[in-house]
Amino acid sequence: MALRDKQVANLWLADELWKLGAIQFGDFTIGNNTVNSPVYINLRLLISNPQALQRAAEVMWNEVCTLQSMRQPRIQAYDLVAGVPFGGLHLATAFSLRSGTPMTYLHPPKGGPRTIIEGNYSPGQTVLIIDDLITGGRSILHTAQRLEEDHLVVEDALVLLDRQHGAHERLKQRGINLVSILTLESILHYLGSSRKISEEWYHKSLEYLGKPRSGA
Ligand SMILES: O=P(O)(O)OC[C@H]1O[C@H](OP(=O)(O)OP(=O)(O)O)[C@H](O)[C@@H]1O
Ligand SMILES: O=C(O)c1cc(=O)[nH]c(=O)[nH]1
Repeated sequence: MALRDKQVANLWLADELWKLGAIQFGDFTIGNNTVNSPVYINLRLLISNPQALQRAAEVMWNEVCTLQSMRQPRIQAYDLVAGVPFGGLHLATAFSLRSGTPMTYLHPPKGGPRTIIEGNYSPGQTVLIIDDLITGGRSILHTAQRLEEDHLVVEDALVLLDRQHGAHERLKQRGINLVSILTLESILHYLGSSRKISEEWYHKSLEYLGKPRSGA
């Protein structure tokens, strides 16, 4: 399936997030990357709809299987998944249950100087990092660095949503391939064309993304 078709096939998720109240419009500044963003997406709200969370994990699992089965696999074999706290934990857990892959996650230092890697692992194992969304890529890069310090290998990262803030390229420069299920642009097109948001918010958000106006 072509990338655009995949994004369209996954728009049920945008609809679900809309129903959950997870997509908000206003003026949001979160950290260094999301500055005066007209749109904010709270994917943590997926825990309020277990069926949607399960379906999201199924879509992620199917995507991974499809990319692995290609003649030139676009995602490497992995031994473990690592959820990025907190937003990535429920997705990584759901993915772990669906795929039968053991899970790890980074736990902040408990009195000691170092972040702890929770879960069993052995040096040389490959880890697929899972997060709910990616903006600038700092969280995933930090996770990869800590895993690599303990001689784990990170080839790929999987997120539900790419906010299209240059993280794809940033991860690539570090040798990590980013796979996303939805882009912010595809969500905006869906909300605009189904008249769920006003033209004003639609255009403002696309402008913020630096994308040409189209669709709605
Ligand atoms: O690509 P980045 O620029 O790192 O941004 C994305 C990260 O930001 C959010 O987490 P946040 O740090 O808000 O913490 P939370 O998951 O605990 O809410 C999100 O869950 C990602 O982990
Ligand atoms: O950039 C972020 O940190 C961020 C953006 C967003 O839309 N939602 C979120 O939870 N975090």
